[in-house]
Amino acid sequence: MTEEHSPSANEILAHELAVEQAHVDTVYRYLASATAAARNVQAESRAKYLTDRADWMREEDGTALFERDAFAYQAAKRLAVLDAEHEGLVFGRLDFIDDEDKRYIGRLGVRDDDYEPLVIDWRAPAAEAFYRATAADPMGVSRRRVLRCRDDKVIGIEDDLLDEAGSSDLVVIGEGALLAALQRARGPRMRDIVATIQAEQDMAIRAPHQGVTIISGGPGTGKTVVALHRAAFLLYTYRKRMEAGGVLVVGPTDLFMSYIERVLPGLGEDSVTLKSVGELATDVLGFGSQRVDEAEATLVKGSLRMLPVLRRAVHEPMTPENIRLRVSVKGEILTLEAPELGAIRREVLASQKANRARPATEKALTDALWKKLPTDIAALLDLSREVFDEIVTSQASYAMFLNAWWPTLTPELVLARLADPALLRKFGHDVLDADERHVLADSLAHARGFVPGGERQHPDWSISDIALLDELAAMIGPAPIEREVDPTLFLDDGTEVAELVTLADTLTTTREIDPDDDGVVTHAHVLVDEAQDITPMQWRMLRRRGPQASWTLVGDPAQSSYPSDDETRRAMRDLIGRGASRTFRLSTNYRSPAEIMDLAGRVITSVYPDADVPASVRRTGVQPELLALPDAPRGERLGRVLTRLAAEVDGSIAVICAAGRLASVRDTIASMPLPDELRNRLTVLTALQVKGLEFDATIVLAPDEIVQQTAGGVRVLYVALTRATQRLVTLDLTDGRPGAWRESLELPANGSE
Ligand SMILES: Nc1ncnc2c1ncn2[C@@H]1O[C@H](COP(=O)(O)OP(=O)(O)OP(=O)(O)O)[C@@H](O)[C@H]1O
Repeated sequence: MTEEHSPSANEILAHELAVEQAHVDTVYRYLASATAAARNVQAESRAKYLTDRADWMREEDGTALFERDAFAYQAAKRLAVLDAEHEGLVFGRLDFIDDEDKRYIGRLGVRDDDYEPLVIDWRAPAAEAFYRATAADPMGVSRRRVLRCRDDKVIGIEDDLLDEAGSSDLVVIGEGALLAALQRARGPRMRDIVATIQAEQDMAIRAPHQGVTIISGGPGTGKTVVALHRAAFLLYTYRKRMEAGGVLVVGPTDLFMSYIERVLPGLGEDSVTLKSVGELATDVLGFGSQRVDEAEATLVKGSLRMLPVLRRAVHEPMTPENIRLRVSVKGEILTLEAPELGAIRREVLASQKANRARPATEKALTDALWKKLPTDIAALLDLSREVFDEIVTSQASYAMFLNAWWPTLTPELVLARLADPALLRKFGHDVLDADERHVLADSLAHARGFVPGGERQHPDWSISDIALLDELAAMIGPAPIEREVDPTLFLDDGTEVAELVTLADTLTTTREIDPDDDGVVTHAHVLVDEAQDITPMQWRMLRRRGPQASWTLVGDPAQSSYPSDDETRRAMRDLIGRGASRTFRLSTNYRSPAEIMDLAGRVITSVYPDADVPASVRRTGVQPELLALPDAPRGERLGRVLTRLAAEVDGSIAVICAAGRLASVRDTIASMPLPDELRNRLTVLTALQVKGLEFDATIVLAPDEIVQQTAGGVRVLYVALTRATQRLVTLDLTDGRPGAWRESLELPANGSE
């Protein structure tokens, strides 16, 4: 009697891995030969098809061939940028209830020689069921399988059985791809989630491009990662429009941009522009900033009340108030007094930008001077208007006046004027109160006395200044292209020549300036992450980058570091206008375990009861540690906490503190005897810098200081508390007592350091 051998779990797994490996091998083999062949074939076949189409092939065959070659080229291009380090090309498989067929899902689509799909691009409609099917609504799917690959090797399988009744013969492996993905330690770069996108996230990713799409949700709900997958989806689905017009992704800091920069290449896309909000205006200004202002200054500079202040700073001449223009025409002295000059200025600037308005200004000045000349004297002098203008404009005093009264402006020159408290009072007395003016002038003190082209190339502008400078650039227009005044030239032999025109001169002088072209680079779709932090002035800067764009706005008001809700909402409404808009809310936190989210949720709802606190998808069984350190010696104790955390978690560790404490904490840690292995995993950052980032363990140092030193207050502390994927420790530096942030929560210290 032979005993029937029932395979062990390991044998089943090995068999399934082998089956999947065989398919993955086919995909790579096909892709390699197809892309190699495409390089040679494409040019040849197209030429042949065009010249010899009658006896060579039918039109459909030709089209199919081009499509296939074009596909292979496209695939080769995208394959080259795929991030093979973590996951491979193929990551999913669907089996169907009433169908023998199976469908593989991957980062790009691959077809065989008969044009049958070997892998379907995750963004194609045929892949939708992979993300949307649930046990309640299986969409015809019996089993969803996630393949974990490293390069071209299948190393793991996770299955979801969606239709238990109809698929008893299907093998089911693993405990769920999502949890497996979430357990992995975090590195310095964000990973794509293409294999484990959840249904509510998929809806937001695949929303149509038109109008404004708003994606909201609490910390860790995948807003950022969803937004990036949405960028990839838009490029796939509307490639012509999106590639031609450009897709722009805007985030809070350069640190954040480098954290997310691998996600799109990981999905095979490298044609998206990523910019932090401080670098958004480099197209116009030629520079950016990462410097954050003090809380009060951020508030004032972000407000729309800055608009009239800036406008007045542009309109008000830099010359003394009582300046007048005096010219002599054949012995007649003609004068334009300050009020007349003021009227001319106002009239010209009502319809033109300052830097474009010099010709109109000159015309208005000579008109006004001409009117001053009594007609009988003009007749007596036999003076035509042309000759009159020539006499006036060739006078040195006139040229000097004009250069002082209507200089070429630069945004930096105008903003630097606001560092002068007297001028600021003049321009802002009715919109900013005395305290606000004081804060503003103080925060611009670094720009005092700035002259373009001088020793300092640029004052040390802050991120908030960039939006003001960009606004000014839009108000004044780009500096006109300087035209050389034609000097009369003498050749070596003394011959006088009126002009000597080189090709370069011709190009410069014949270049037409488009009146609306201020050098702003615009985009077809703009995706704004951490949108809750965009100040009203920054919204204006953003709008200029996408006047015809469709938008995706991603954010969480409860994490805002700019607290002027009303103004921000107004600025956003202006952007959204009456166009189509749709909102998606993400409700599950994939980052922080429930224990950490419970604490953070209590903190935020004690101040903002409406905060949208998400539910965590997992628990660790470990409570956050709330420690209160006696005044000294703190360094040693901090070192002990760090060493303990390093032993408890794999991956990254962050110490998060207020900006005012950053330097001293860095020094303290630098002088600690810590092993290199720990140091390499450790970062010290301010609460504003950790926006959007995550770490396996975090120490939030002196939470009270974070609340006090940022405009967002408790909302910024909420950001700091929700960065950890495994462990959170808070350290109050209030001489052994609990910090004020947890007094109202009745959270006792629960650690022993
Ligand atoms: N479907 C998913 N599968 C696997 N991991 C996911 C999924 N959704 C989100 N994550 C992970 O959860 C973490 C948080 O995502 P993300 O940073 O996009 O959230 P967020 O909403 O932008 O957070 P915050 O508002 O706090 O900045 C990331 O590590 C992300 O990769």
